[in-house]
Amino acid sequence: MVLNPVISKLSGKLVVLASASPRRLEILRNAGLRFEVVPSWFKETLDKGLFKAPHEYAVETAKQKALEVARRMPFKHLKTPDIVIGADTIVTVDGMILEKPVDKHDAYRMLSSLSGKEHSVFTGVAIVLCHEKENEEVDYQLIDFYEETKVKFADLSEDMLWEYINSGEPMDKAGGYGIQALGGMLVEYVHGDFLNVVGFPLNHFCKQLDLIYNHCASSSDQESASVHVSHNGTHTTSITTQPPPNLELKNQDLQQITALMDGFKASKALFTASELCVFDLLHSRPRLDAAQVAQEIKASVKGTECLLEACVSLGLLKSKERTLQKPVYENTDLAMRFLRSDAPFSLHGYIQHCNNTIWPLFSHLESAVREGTNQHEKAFGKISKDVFQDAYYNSQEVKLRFMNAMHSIAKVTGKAVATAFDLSRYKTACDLGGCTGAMAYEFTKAHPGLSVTVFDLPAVVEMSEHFHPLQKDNRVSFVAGDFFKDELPKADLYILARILHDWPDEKVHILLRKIADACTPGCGLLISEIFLDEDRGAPSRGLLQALSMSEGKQRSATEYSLLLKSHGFIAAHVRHTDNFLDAMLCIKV
Ligand SMILES: Cc1cn([C@@H]2O[C@H](COP(=O)(O)OP(=O)(O)OP(=O)(O)O)[C@@H](O)[C@H]2O)c(=O)[nH]c1=O
Repeated sequence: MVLNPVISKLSGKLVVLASASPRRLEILRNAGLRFEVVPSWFKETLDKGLFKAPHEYAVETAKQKALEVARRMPFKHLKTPDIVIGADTIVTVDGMILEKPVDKHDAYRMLSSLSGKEHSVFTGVAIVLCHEKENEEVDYQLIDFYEETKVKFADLSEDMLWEYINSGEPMDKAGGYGIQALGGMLVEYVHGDFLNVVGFPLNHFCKQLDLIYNHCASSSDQESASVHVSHNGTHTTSITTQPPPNLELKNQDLQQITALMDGFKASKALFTASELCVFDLLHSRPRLDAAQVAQEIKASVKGTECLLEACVSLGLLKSKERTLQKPVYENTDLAMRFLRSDAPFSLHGYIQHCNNTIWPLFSHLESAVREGTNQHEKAFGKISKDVFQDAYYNSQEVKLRFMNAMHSIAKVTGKAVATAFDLSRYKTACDLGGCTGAMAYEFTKAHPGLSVTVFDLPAVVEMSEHFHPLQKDNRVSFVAGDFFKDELPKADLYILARILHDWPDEKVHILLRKIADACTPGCGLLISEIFLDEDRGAPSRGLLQALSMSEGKQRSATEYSLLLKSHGFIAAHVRHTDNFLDAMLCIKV
């Protein structure tokens, strides 16, 4: 009898376990699965810094292990498997990822960091389904998942630690322990799947098989939920299996859809209130009623009333009822911090840019999607080959608005980017396309030994003094030039904040080549962008921005690091800041 009917669905198929772990072999054998073992040759050397969360690292490693075997077998073993299973187990504690110790001292370092604490064990699993095509090519479908188990260790004395290390058990095990053997004595509790700690989350695996074989009606159904990725010329399909569609009407789902349908109305209400200076007015004169606000902003009472009420519902304003009188309005804390035009972190400038530039572009989104071109001509009546030169910097008004937008974003995000890394080794920096210098000022504020040159187009630099802070810092200076054409100022750190996404790879290569030529070994290059997740599934902020971009493209941290690598930069660290922009520090080798 087979407890889990899906295991029997695999009989007759060539199932391969791409793992040398004796524990994984045992867990799967004990479950009644019949398979061959072909250990993966994939070296576990992915850059951990490139992953937002530790489980993503484990899943990616599992994928690479399984794919390596799936691709090797037709050539080296002269047979194509039906299914390849790969897994990777890691232990995480205090933000560190622990894999197998390299020697006894490494085991000591790992075990002492686990002593007396709760930690997580993640196993990432990849299932590769191989479909041979008529032309002998193979289609790979990839399903991946992970499981987390929490484990708490007792306090470990030095004697205990060394006795355990000298037993030899830690050496081939993630985190330096084996919960299934002597290491079990170190454990106070386990929350979650025990076998996941041992190396394979059997229960979750069976549920995934069930989804694949019992719920996905046909492989074409699976394909419809798929994301296509191309690896070294072979065709890889990465799919996320989904439970059968739920046709029940759930209010929560309805709310999600409604929020999406109404999203543009909310944006436009915010833009309009901001454009009409409602937040500034209610800051200088709080507690006005709708008629008073209408009079000040020179609008109709009826329209103003609707706008104010909508802003209350969006959490931007508060209304106070007065007995027998009309309600009065005041800013919420959110409006005070971000919507007043004179607030330190004001987004007023960016909101105006959204309203006047991004909004018209998005109203032509359908044509943009159909044609795959920028819609400046339809939206603004003029063709723009270079969006900066032709559109943003052509008229004084548009230029100022664009600079205001960049200024407000840089002020909100600057500190998070400037403090993302230890930059104490650098004395001079050059912020390429640094616009008003707001980001540069954040860098000098955060790093007392650093001077920053802002390099931007002459049209920008001539206006930049309008934006200087009251207390000028003479460590920030400005140089006018075009970073694609002119010589770059010398510096030991170059900053590219919100620049590369605007350009296609060819242009990015031109710019990176110029920076690489200006750099000596050891020089730094700090990139700040929205980094897409490796599967390009999020964040939607980045993906939505791409819809109105002209020639540029949004990239993941790995994509950026590959571009940089081709110019002799290695990605040293990546920080996902939770602010507008993420950051990556690269070093010239
Ligand atoms: C926490 C813990 C881990 N392990 C073993 O640790 C290895 C992890 O390393 P991996 O890189 O995921 O696998 P591998 O052993 O190198 O094999 P491979 O799949 O070929 O990479 C696996 O063995 C697991 O069982 C235990 O046996 N017991 C435990 O309590």
